[in-house]
Amino acid sequence: MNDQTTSRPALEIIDLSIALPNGVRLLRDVSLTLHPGEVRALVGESGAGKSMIGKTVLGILPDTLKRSQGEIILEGQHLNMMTAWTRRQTVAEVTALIPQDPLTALNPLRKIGPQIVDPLIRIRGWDKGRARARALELLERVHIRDPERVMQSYPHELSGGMRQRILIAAAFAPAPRLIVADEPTTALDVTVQKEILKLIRELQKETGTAVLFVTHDMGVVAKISQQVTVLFAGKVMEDAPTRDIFTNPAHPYTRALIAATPSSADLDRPFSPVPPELIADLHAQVVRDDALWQGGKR
Ligand SMILES: Nc1ncnc2c1ncn2[C@@H]1O[C@H](COP(=O)(O)OP(=O)(O)OP(=O)(O)O)[C@@H](O)[C@H]1O
Repeated sequence: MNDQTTSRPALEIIDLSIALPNGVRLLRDVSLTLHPGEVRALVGESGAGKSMIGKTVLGILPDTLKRSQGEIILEGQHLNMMTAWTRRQTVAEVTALIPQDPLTALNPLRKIGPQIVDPLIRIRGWDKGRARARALELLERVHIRDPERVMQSYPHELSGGMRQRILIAAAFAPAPRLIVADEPTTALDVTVQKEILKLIRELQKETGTAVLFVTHDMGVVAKISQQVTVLFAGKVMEDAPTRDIFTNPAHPYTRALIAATPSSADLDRPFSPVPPELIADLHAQVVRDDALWQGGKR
């Protein structure tokens, strides 16, 4: 029997809607399930709500955006039934983030070492020696040469690719069970992107960590994920295994996204932007959905 179907999900999101104070929804009844050991890609164009889903799970949404409706369940624990303190503890215990921009994610005024070691002491309660040894182990694992020296460096002394490796090491160091990777390769040049993707995939496989992988790139989806949630305007268009998404996409928007992705394997295949008529149709649908949603709330 397949473990993934029998194990408790690492994450369940059920009918999540996030609205602005004026009632406009940014997420629209989003549901998804992520099992241990699985990578689920969240894919869609800019503004589709991919990062917002990750931020909601991590509890780092800005105060202006309240969670209007829905459930977030982390390893069977209902986050919205917890006090703010317990929720923060639970999220810190279970999850980690690999952010998009390694420069802004690292504190420029602090050396690398403490930026990896301190959270291990704080979150895992390890002593300094154990936390330091774990940081060095992970830095070596992400192919950082001379990790002792790098621990003594400041972020600006390192390349973008090195900084992203360091953030991958920092994310995996406390052995989280769920990682949110928010476009972790977007800020990097193409060759570095490939290396970073490979590294995340290797570490994820070795550790069996569940990963929610935010990307706008169908090429990245194909390389990294087993499951895909396709989003448009905060609404799920399609949720399917990655191989089905590419061999037999069910939704016209998924087909359009695939058609809009240049193929490195087939340079002669023409690619075309998502047709404006389709975008207009989908927008009209979400506006209708929102009217019903508002009606239902009253
Ligand atoms: N703090 C905020 N206040 C109001 N609207 C916001 C806020 N943050 C994001 N939004 C809006 O929510 C929607 C979803 O944003 P989100 O950042 O999740 O999109 P995304 O799919 O991750 O896009 P991108 O690939 O550009 O990062 C967008 O329309 C965005 O403008």
